[in-house]
Amino acid sequence: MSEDIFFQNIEEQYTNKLPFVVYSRPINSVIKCWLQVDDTLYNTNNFSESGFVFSPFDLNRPAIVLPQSECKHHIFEVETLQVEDDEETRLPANSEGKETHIKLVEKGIEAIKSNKLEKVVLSRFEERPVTENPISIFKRLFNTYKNAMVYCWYHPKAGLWLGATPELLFKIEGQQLTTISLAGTKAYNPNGQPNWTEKELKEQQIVTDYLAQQISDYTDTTNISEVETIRAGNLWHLKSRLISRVSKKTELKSIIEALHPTPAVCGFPKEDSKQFILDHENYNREFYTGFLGELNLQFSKTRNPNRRNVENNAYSIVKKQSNFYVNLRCMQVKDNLAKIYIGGGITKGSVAETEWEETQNKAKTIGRILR
Ligand SMILES: C=C(O[C@@H]1C=C(C(=O)O)C=C[C@H]1O)C(=O)O
Repeated sequence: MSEDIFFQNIEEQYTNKLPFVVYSRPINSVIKCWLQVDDTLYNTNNFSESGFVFSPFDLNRPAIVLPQSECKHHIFEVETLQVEDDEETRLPANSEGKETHIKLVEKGIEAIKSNKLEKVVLSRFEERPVTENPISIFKRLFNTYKNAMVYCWYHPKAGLWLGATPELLFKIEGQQLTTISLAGTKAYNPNGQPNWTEKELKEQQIVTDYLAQQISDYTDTTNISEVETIRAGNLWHLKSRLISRVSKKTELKSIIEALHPTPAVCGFPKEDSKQFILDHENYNREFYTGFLGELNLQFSKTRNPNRRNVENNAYSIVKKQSNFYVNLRCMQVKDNLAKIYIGGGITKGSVAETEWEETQNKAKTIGRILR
């Protein structure tokens, strides 16, 4: 399928107010789209369907699925998409909401100092005008962020979201579970690696330990990689990878509930930090810091070709796979306004002013591709 036809199909879908998602997973040049045939809103409670899931931060609210059986699917491979790309609009740093955010962060630090919490992730949103078609924004996101899951998701009954997230919530292929601990943020500097301080290393370690503990009921021993520095757009983060095998009887929903929301987007302990967010942030995160991705898709795996028993090699085993990304570096577009969502982890050593600056840096990830 040609690039023009691929995107024409999506544009028509959008004009006809029908649900769709177009996305590309990190480090590959494959773009997939799912076009739902009607505008039914399908919710999922137990995550047992096959489809593409879009889940809010608060799992007490319904997650939405574009069911595989109700969608047309197209795939397309390309390095760089054609999109008009005149001068980058460098919007001046926006100080609106600074006072409110600083007060919120100070409240968080206070709660941590009085031992109510160990870490809490606090966020806000910024609004920017958009005049452009969302498909063009998606194209620019794809061209700009190769290390991210970039997507544009639309449902006429739930809204339009776009993002470029660096963070895998988890993926599960057959029984193999992979999850990632990502935390710590510094502004990217082309002249060298960042100097991480105790604060950031500790923050990331909290996330790693917590994830390992959360999955321990469902898995055998977990293999944890060394901490590495990764780049996500104009930022550095600390990352490690956790790999394990889940027991056969484990349901996907149990893994979701064990891992979502992670301390990287909510805090620690989970229930207390989540309550702090719901009580104090003063706005609804909706799908920001929720998760999205392929749900229970079947794939076939050929048996090891080095095996002696050649007859058995004729088999290929059909397994299910899911891969979910945390909805970060994202925005919601409504009535020519983009709502950009940004947050950061607060711990005992946090400084409110620095946390404010961190959210400003994060806003640039999405902000710089808007025209
Ligand atoms: C909450 C966000 O990011 C999360 C918080 C981070 C931090 O506190 O340093 C880093 C990566 C993300 O896990 C966001 O980008 O909005």
